[in-house]
Amino acid sequence: MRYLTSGESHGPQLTVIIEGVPANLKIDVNDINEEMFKRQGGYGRGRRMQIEKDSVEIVSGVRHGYTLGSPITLIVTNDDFKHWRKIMGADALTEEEQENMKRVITKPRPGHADLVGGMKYNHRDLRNVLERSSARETAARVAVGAVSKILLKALDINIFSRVIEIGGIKDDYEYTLEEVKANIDHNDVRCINDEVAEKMRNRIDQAKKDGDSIGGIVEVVVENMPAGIGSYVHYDRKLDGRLSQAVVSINAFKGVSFGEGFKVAEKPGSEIQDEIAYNKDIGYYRLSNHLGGFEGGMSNGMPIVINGAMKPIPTLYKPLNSVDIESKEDYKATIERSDSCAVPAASVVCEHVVAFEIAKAIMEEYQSNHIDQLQDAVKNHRNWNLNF
Ligand SMILES: Cc1cc2nc3c(=O)[nH]c(=O)nc-3n(C[C@H](O)[C@H](O)[C@H](O)COP(=O)(O)O)c2cc1C
Ligand SMILES: C=C(O[C@@H]1CC(C(=O)O)=C[C@@H](OP(=O)(O)O)[C@H]1O)C(=O)O
Repeated sequence: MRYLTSGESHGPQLTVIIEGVPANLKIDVNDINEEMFKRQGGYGRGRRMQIEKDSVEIVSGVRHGYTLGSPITLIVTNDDFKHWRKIMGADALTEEEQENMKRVITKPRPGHADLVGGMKYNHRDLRNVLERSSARETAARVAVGAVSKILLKALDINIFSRVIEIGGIKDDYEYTLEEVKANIDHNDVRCINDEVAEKMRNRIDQAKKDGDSIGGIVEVVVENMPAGIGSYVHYDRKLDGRLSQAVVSINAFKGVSFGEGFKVAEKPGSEIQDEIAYNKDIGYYRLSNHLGGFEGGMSNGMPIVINGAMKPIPTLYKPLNSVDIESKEDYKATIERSDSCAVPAASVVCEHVVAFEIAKAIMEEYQSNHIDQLQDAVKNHRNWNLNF
């Protein structure tokens, strides 16, 4: 499977083409839109998200609700475009009118792509960078992930996500997977503990009041993954490595870890390696899951547990020092309309980029043209693992 997205943040639409989804998979656009809606929301988002009504239109690859095996094209309309038509140069204007309408940006925001992107592509109007570096693109990635999740669900593989830290407020209770699943999407910060969620909301309010922004940590879990997806034989077939790339490719994500993460560096091996056991009904399993479901770049059959760390949002209402690229003088960075915290939304993005990577790895392992063939292949592999 592969995909490409296109679209500017304030352009008419985002477009994504997904290739490699097997034929005859039932796709309900409402299932995709439910995921889109989760990403759009979340406490701490700015005014843009009140304007958009993120929903997907399927324009190819699906007929009467079933995939054809041909490329699937999805479109997400930007409702805000109607306010940006002139700024985006979509209307026929004289050159002078055009120049006045551009809302040129020359004061780059520290932490955003503005300055380096301008230098790289020779854009003296940094809006030309912002339009594509914006996390608006993550709406298209969630649409891809939503299709991937439908595929994985047909194989009994479930993926879910939650927020475990915002601006230093941590939900560090140890929950069972069942507790996590029962409380997922529990509230508008996507933290399953209501008391901690309230503290997170207060922390976000404080940051907003201070003209500041905050980051946090999200967790994604993949349940019921067959053992042996990915491979130890080459660096680029190691699935934990591929998932790491995918997670850090999300805007503002600066770190990724599996299972206990960086704690593995402090603890002795006896507390970190997950001991092996066998039961004839479920096959091999581990007595713990410190390593988060990976050994040798392969899934080991335990739940895959991934954490992603998001930095604070770069645009500050109390802007930081910057330099105007025209005058080269010191100025405060440009203030753009912005979120103050997007960690809840980012947890949904993280879940969906993981869903795509998992689906891609599954399709590589069990190359199949249609869903029945794929379901048989996965079933056979699970049986093989059971009897090994
Ligand atoms: C869901 C989501 C929403 C975001 N919203 C904003 C925002 O409103 N303002 C902003 O400056 N950055 C926002 N960001 C972060 C920037 O897009 C990101 O920091 C920027 O593209 C630079 O990339 P880097 O942080 O990965 O280096 C958001 C990120 C995500 C994942
Ligand atoms: C549009 C989205 O997020 C945007 C991500 C973003 C950024 O700089 O990354 C800046 C803001 O955009 P705007 O300047 O239009 O207010 C966010 O709203 C979205 O998530 O759909």
